[in-house]
Amino acid sequence: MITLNNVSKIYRTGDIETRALKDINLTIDRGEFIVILGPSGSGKSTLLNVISGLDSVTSGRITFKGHELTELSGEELVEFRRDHLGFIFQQYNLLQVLTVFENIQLGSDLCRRPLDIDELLEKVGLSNARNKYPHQLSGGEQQRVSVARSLAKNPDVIFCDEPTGALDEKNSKQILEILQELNTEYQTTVVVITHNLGIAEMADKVIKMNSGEITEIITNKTKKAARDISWG
Ligand SMILES: Nc1ncnc2c1ncn2[C@@H]1O[C@H](COP(=O)(O)OP(=O)(O)OP(=O)(O)O)[C@@H](O)[C@H]1O
Repeated sequence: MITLNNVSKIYRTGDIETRALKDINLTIDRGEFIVILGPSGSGKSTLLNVISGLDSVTSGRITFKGHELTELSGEELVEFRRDHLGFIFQQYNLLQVLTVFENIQLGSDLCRRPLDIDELLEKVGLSNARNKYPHQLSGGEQQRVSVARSLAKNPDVIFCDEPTGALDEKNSKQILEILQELNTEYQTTVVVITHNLGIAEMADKVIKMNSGEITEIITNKTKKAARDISWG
């Protein structure tokens, strides 16, 4: 579904050049649960940004369902992201003046095939918090709202950058369980960036990065349920 051919990304700041991605080749299939591991600065976020069209490549090609992303205009990329991709970050990025329901609704606005918001609220266990505001929720609950918001548009791929970075084990596993369910139920492709080795036990494929390169791709023979992964 997503293919990267010889993708490189160089950042230039003044005289300094940083080769954030070096000649990356990678295929991500529909319905895969992918975990990207690597030390700080190894290029994980850059990889996510170029795959999702948030940032341009310096050289190489990226195709999504046969369409060449690297040829799209800025406007086409915005449309592409809106129609196909969901994002979850460590920060919940909720709008404080909107209720839980309204925050999730924001995710489905303008999209072609939105999911039912009350159904999503039930899925993330927040039906009772429908009319609350973000400041009335715990961190874990806020992250579940942001997961529901990114799912509302029924994306083909959901990109998660340290989605549980700010949460304790119990809340993290709740979030991971939702992602896992979504992956099996709807065949949504899930790509998770993390420092947490335990999360790799849930993956179909683990991609290890170092210094802008993919150093290893491991295919897990068996996957663990979110609640059974090791932690800490
Ligand atoms: N906008 C930018 N301008 C210049 N250099 C950048 C920019 N974004 C990232 N870099 C550099 O590219 C390299 C890869 O960064 P990246 O954020 O992709 O790493 P990462 O693996 O996601 O790190 P972390 O785990 O700390 O988030 C780093 O050396 C970083 O300093």
